[in-house]
Amino acid sequence: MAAAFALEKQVAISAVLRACRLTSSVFNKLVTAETVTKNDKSPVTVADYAAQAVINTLLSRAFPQDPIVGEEDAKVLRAPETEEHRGLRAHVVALANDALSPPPTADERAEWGVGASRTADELLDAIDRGMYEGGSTGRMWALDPIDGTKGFLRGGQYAVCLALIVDSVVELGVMGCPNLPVDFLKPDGEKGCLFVAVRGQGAATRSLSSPTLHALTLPPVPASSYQLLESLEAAHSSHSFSALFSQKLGITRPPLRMDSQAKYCALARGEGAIYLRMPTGVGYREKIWDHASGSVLVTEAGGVITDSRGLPLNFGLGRTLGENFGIVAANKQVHARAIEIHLGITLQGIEQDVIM
Ligand SMILES: Nc1ncnc2c1ncn2[C@@H]1O[C@H](COP(=O)(O)O)[C@@H](OP(=O)(O)O)[C@H]1O
Ligand SMILES: [Mg+2]
Ligand SMILES: [Mg+2]
Ligand SMILES: [Mg+2]
Repeated sequence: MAAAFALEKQVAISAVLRACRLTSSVFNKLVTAETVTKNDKSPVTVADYAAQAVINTLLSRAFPQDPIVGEEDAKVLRAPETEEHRGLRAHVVALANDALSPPPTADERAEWGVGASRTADELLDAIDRGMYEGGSTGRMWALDPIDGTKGFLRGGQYAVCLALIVDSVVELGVMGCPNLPVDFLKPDGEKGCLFVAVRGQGAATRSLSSPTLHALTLPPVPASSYQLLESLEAAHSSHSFSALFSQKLGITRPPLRMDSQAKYCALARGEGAIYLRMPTGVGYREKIWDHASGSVLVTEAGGVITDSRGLPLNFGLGRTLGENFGIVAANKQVHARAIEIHLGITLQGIEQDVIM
């Protein structure tokens, strides 16, 4: 009997690999007109839109009943073209078709919509399949076509992130990190990694260039090598809180800052030992697509992930993690200590002062 979610895993890997090829091909050619600033002032590029179109095309073909919670929507692409973004829609369509049209590999099937081009309308509709509001019951996919768009724009880390959530539980996570070194001890060596985790079946990784997945288990990290993994963007995670937290945990090494869920991937490989993400102000709600695939990867690699108060992340409350406050991911021992430290800082009443 096939393992649970075997087909979902196969489709998700295919979709993420095709999207990774697309994003890598775009990077060197990106021009200003191809980056849009969203209402919340965050950037989105032709590559984010095209990657969402590709992945949603495969998901909609392979699993037509499944709703998708995707970060992007096609509103800007449907609006009349402005001088500022001339050619945006056409470029998204061309990129998506470049990624979809190569014939199916031995691991793919033509029914998933690979090996053929789509019309512009079909691709914009595919992007808008991601507008599902989420919820606590049934199946749904969570997609971040480029997590760490700022990292992508600066040539740093970013990740193509796809997860399957069933009844609020993340069952499958697939992440592609085209700029992550295959061997973290060789930062200038080969880059590009894939990470796959199925709940109850373990975590695995491979380079983007090789077909063989290798099991991944969070290795023990000696306390003297602890390093805090955190966002490069100070607006996304409080660097001052992390500094205080590191001091209380006795960490002397500087934080390892990188964009995107590549932090979860690094953690699962034994880099850092703790990923801490503390809100920088009141009001921001973490998005489910920013943590779904990373959370199952860390858990399946043998780690623990909760919010900063030790509560489980709740993926069943809609497009956001609702009342969850901050994120702490680490191996079991460090995690328990990290929650204690967070509580200590909170009880001293200095949490809000430091977070700002
Ligand atoms: N004020 C804020 N606090 C926390 N996360 C934020 C934020 N504003 C944006 N983000 C999220 O941070 C993600 C990047 O995380 P990181 O800092 O770890 O690279 C962004 O994903 P996208 O790049 O997909 O938009 C975005 O969803
Ligand atoms: Mg974004
Ligand atoms: Mg994101
Ligand atoms: Mg994104």
